[in-house]
Amino acid sequence: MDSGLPAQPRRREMAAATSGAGRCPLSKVRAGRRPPPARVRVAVRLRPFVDGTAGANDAPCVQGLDSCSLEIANWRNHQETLKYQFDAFYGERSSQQDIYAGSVQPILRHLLEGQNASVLAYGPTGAGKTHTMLGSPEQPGVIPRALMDLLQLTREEGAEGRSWALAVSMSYLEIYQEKVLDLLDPTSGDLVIREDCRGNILIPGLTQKPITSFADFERHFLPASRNRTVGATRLNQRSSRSHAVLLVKVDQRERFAPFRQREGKLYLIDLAGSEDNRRTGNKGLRLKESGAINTSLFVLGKVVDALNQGLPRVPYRDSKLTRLLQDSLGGSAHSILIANIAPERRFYLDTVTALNFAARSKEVINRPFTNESLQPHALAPVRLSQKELLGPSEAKRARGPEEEETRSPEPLAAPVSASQKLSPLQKLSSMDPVMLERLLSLDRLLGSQGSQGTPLLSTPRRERMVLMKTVEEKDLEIERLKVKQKELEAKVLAQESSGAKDENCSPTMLRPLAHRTVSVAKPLKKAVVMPLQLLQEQAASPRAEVHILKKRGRKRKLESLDGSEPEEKAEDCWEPQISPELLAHGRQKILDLLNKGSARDLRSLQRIGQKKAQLIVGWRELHGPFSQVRAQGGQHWHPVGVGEWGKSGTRRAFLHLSPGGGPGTRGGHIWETDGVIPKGDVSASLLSSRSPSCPQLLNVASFAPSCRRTSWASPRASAVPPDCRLLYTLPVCLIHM
Ligand SMILES: Nc1ncnc2c1ncn2[C@@H]1O[C@H](COP(=O)(O)OP(=O)(O)OP(=O)(O)O)[C@@H](O)[C@H]1O
Repeated sequence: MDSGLPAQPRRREMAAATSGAGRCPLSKVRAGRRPPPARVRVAVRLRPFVDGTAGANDAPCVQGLDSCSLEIANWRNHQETLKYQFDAFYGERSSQQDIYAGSVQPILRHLLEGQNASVLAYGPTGAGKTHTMLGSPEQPGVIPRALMDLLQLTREEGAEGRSWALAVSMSYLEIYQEKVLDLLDPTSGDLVIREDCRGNILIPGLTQKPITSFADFERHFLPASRNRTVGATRLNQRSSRSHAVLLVKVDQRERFAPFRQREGKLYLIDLAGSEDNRRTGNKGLRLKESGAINTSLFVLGKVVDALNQGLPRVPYRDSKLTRLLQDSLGGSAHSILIANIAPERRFYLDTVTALNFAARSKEVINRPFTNESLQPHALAPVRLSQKELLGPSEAKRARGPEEEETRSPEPLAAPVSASQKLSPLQKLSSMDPVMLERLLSLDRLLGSQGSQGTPLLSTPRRERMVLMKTVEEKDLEIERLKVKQKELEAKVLAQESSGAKDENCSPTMLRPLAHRTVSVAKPLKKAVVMPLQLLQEQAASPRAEVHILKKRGRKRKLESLDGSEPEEKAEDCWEPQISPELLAHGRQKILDLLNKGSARDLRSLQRIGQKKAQLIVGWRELHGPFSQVRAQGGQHWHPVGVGEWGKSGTRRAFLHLSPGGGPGTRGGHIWETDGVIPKGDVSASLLSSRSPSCPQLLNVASFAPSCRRTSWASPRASAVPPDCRLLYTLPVCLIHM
């Protein structure tokens, strides 16, 4: 690892490299609608054999197939290879420029749209992460190239006469042993990570240095890099012992009304490498560092899994690294993960692990949005510049906000007497700032959606007058209504307090009002819930009862399958109160559909997609018609899958049960047969315990005692043995009512 940046004379060479043919049209920044969700993009870079590494004469254990895919030997079966496909694959001969231009440069333009972007280098120790991110003076990496381009871009976009003024600043930190340390100010100690109300991750107290040129950047970055913790291990002489995060902020301020501001953040992250301490030979401090690194990378894996599985809780807070990356993974950033791998056979297991992580990461979806607001002082100039609003000269609008600030507020801030009749435009200028901000936001929204309509605040004066008159009229009407409502309420209260029961006291007017007041004040105690099928059914039968859910109590008993004492759970629960006839009728209709409907018809049922519909049809052909549909809900246990795992001689059958939900529900129990079963006998072994009354449903109670139970609170895919094979899903358990 070389922590140095390209020396000054090299800069020109690099600038030439970065502005080469592969360069994206970064200067074309389009402000537009809210961008669509963006998948985390994943590139894999294979480093060449490096001098002095053992096994440099071996054949590599990984090889590229094309520009997006690669294969690696399968350690379980030497006749086979494992193939992976990514957004890009960079082989041993690829240059720093290839990686930068192919994967990093394209996302930089989002910064000028007020969006966030992040680049993460991931991989085992010694695989080339620091080389990719930082590089060497001869081969500058992603960081110097991105900074050079970004600074150039902001200079162009923020030039005099353009509508936005741009400023770039940088912060640099490391996460070392779960401590967030400011590399620009090593004395600052452990910093806290916080989240603002918009979900942005912030580190209060982190040094932020403005940079206007690459020389500026080097001036701050080079000494800070020397503060980063590195150490020698058996696998890397200069191994990063911390995760290093360079944060580059691009602030944009609009020079003209409505004086918007945008902030785009770029995270350039060189993660510490995962380490197998049997091979690194780490001891003492190195071992402790390694523990912290591996733990945070493990949490990173959990975060990616949780995002992929759509779990309600993503464990971002389980490590500082993931907390900081909350923006980048499943958050608001355009992200690119560069997984670095090594060709040597001794890295084989690390390489497979890194490739698997990379493959999982490419499923993560981010939701970038434009981080835009009004400049804090923007309301003042708009409020004050009555002349600008009233006067014919639109040219005055071209003045920058700084200029506006320096103008004397005296004539504009003059108090307006209450009796003075305000014109609509005067009203606009003296309007409540909150209201004005809403108008401006609306204006922006219309503009950003490419609305054909006339924007509110950049309309000609005459139209603005009409608009403001309408607003004024509406305001007056609202005021009138408020006064009327208050009068009526006062009358009702007066009547109640006097206890008057005089029939002559205009009861026709007061009673309904009193009734309405009570119903609004008290919260509703009933929720009307109609399952899809029943809803359709109700429409067909006008005499049907209303189906409601009634609160049953604070405690309920959970059904227990293993015969143990039912446990009580203190929580609100709701009891369905549905007409039995209608329920039976609904079930019969579903049953008919199950037995006679085509796969397409079946898809009209709740939670049945194409795959499940085909499963039901297949099941029907194999086992005959369904005889019963059971209601599902509450805390009943439902079979989700039947399968087998283990190799010949140790093969066991299992049944996966889930509480309340159907397939797709995670959690629940795996029931595994005690005895070893011969290959292929899983169906017989499990289905022999089918309920006689309902052959399509497993009789769990009779099956369970012969099984061993394992359960977990929140199982992950990896909790299931790797050679486990899910044979099929029980379709009946999919029916929800
Ligand atoms: N693409 C490459 N071309 C030439 N040399 C490389 C390449 N990638 C890495 N190297 C060299 O391999 C060695 C290890 O690389 P580097 O320090 O970047 O690994 P790392 O993944 O950052 O390791 P750690 O996680 O331990 O910090 C360095 O000497 C580096 O110069």
